[in-house]
Amino acid sequence: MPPRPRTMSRDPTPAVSGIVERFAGLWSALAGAMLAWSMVRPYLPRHLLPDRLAGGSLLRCHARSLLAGLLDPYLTVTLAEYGGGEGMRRGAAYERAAAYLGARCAREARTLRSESARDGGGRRRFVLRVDDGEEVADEFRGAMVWWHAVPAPHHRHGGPRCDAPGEDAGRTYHRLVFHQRLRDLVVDSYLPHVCREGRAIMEANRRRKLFTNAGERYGKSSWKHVAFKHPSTFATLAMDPAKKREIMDDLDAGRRRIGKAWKRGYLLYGPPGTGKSSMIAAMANYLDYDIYDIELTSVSTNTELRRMFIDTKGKSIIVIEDIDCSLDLTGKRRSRQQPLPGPADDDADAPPPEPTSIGRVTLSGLLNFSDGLWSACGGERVIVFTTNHAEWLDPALIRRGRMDKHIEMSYCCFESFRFLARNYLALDAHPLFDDIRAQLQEVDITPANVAELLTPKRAGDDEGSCLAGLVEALREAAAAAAAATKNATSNNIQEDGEVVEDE
Ligand SMILES: Nc1ncnc2c1ncn2[C@@H]1O[C@H](COP(=O)(O)OP(=O)(O)OP(=O)(O)O)[C@@H](O)[C@H]1O
Ligand SMILES: [Mg+2]
Repeated sequence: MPPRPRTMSRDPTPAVSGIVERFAGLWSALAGAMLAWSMVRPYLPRHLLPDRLAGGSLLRCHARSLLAGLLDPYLTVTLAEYGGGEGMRRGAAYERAAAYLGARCAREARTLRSESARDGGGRRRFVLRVDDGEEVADEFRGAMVWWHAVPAPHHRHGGPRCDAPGEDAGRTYHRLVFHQRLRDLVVDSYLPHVCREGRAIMEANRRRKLFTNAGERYGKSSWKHVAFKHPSTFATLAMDPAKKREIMDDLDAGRRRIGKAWKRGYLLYGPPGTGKSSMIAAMANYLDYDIYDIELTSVSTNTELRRMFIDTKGKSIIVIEDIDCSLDLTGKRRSRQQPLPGPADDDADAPPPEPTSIGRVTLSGLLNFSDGLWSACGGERVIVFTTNHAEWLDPALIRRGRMDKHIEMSYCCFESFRFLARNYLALDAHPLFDDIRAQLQEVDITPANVAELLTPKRAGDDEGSCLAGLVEALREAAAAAAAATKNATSNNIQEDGEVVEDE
């Protein structure tokens, strides 16, 4: 490794004396020129001098930078952890440089910090970062540059000086030092290279996150997050294979638009337990995206909703579950705690329940959220609304273009059952399959129920007992449905025995 540049050590004594000797002649010439200039300048007519030169500032400025260049030919670029117009977010350039340095220069650093991350296969591993205060050298196209991790200033009580006045309080920096003759190389090629490589490393080490705005808030960010670990994938999702393929192709089409902002909107609708949330998780796992799960009842204003959106990062799925529970067409909202009618008392023809609490996120706020901002924020995003009652939603909210795809998640058909039997019991055929096929044509049962029944629960449970349990449940459901129909019919018979037509 070549000797470290003098600016890194900030100990200029030997360097200065060498440079002073070497450039003594130049200095005296410069001093002579300045003296001559100061003598001549008062006698020159002012109007002949450009404004700045007349005041001497340009010359002084040049002289100063020439002297500085002679004394210290090294330039410094500072990448701050926070700031740089990114508000409370960690600076992207800082993060990328940190990732790059960790991967490329960590072997040279004497103190490293380890951070836990997961690789593409979900296995935990450690990522090394250059620790605060460390200096490392890097070589790029034969040129040497030096990185210095500058820790946050600490005040005397030990912790970061967050409360200290001034710009630098509580911040850490990466400082890049290089010779001034490398300026073009560093600015035009090296820094973009660091950004590119750092970004790729971050992608590879990324742990996906599930963000939510519900509950208590810490700090200024609208979002809290936990690691996102959901087992659902397209390979575990039981649904019409053609429909599944179509969704995957649609996601692929967006993903192929590398570097361009794109968004897709999906409306997932269907009864509870048909796999809407599982579909969202499968999408996130397929695309390798984060999820932002918006609890709309916790958002007080359209402005807050907008700010939350701006706070999201690219490569993410923004989800509003049960959108019919969160917002009514006039902008009044109902708490999620107040449940919708369950499947048993579910009546598709019934009007949507009256909202009981009035919030300030309006339909138009949501419409702006779902389309107006996409173009401005760039990135790659998918927005998903789920509902048990698509018919209750305002057509404006779900029109094509806003919600590009409307996907119905439906009750379990025989194909879906076979898929689940293969996944849960490793079965492709069984004598009970014919019976189950016949029953599924008569009875509505959700994939969630079927999955539950096909899961062995007690020691001694096997494929046969699980399938028998399913047959039994289907029979009971058929009997319950028949009884409900009979009840409904008898309710429509008036006391005098007349049958009242349904409207
Ligand atoms: N189509 C499906 N394929 C595979 N498993 C499913 C499917 N649908 C439901 N399940 C199983 O049922 C569980 C519940 O499903 P999920 O939460 O996705 O339903 P949902 O449609 O979101 O229901 P809700 O409307 O109540 O939110 C899942 O964890 C999964 O195990
Ligand atoms: Mg759900």
